[in-house]
Amino acid sequence: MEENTIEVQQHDNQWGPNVWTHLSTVRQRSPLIQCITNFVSMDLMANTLLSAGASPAMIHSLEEIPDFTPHAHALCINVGTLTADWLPAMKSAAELANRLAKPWVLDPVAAGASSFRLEACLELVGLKPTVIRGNGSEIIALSKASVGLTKGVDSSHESSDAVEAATSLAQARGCIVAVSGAVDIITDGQRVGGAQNGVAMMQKITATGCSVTALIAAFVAIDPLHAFEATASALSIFGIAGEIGMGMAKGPASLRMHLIDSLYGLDQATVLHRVNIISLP
Ligand SMILES: Nc1ncnc2c1ncn2[C@@H]1O[C@H](COP(=O)(O)OP(=O)(O)O)[C@@H](O)[C@H]1O
Ligand SMILES: Cc1ncsc1CCOP(=O)(O)O
Ligand SMILES: [Mg+2]
Repeated sequence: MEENTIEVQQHDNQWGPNVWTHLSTVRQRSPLIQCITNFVSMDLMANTLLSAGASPAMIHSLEEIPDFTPHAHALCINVGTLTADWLPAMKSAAELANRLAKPWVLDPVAAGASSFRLEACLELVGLKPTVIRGNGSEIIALSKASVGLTKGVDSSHESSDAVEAATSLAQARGCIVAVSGAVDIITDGQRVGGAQNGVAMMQKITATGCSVTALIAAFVAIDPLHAFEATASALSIFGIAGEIGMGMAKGPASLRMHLIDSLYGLDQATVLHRVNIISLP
């Protein structure tokens, strides 16, 4: 994989070409993505990355991090099935990624479900993720450092409820924050974008959130200097794959299959036609 960044256009009407450039660059360079993730998501996450053209590796033992993490182009850390013995590996990988200037992305699954989980997420946030992607409740819980504001791994908030929390979290931590939902919100603390692709049925497949976080890691891997654009692009692409997949699906199980097939088969004309990203006030 070439290590250079890619050229992106900053104007709203250039989102289509931007998104396509990100996807085609992932396909060309096939970045290696180290995923330290929960047991529920491993399969869908790895298949999402493969279908997008990236190379997933679910390698999480503390002993392997010094040898393996330096070879990864980005790291994805997800606390979904967290226990105390996973934390040292997560922290060690995040610290090493920082030392080597590699992007890393945090998925704070169910951040507000328990004090243990919230504390762990806050410790990880302190290790300077490039991007944090969660649902509305997770981002509000993290931003307010408050337990109880979530329905387990599912959100009890709309993404639009979390815009202020996302913006202040991004400002406080100097990272990109993305909130998934009917409209995916992306902010660097100044700019706020909305990716309006996707279908509601995606919430009925477990680990779609985890998988789009890993996809963000792949997109940021090939364009670390434009993490805002890379994050919006990944969310839009995953949403478009969901929209096309939904056209063939009968329910969540077949959507899961068609989403992966659609992601694999996306072409330039379809991406340019379907990308729906806007600037929010
Ligand atoms: N109401 C919706 N309409 C369209 N897409 C949605 C909707 N809800 C969630 N999604 C999409 O589903 C994926 C998972 O998001 P979400 O369910 O919010 O994450 P999580 O599983 O972490 O709670 C994202 O790509 C998001 O854009
Ligand atoms: C159900 C569940 N329980 C612990 S992690 C997990 C998967 C959550 O995946 P997502 O956040 O993508 O819905
Ligand atoms: Mg989630």
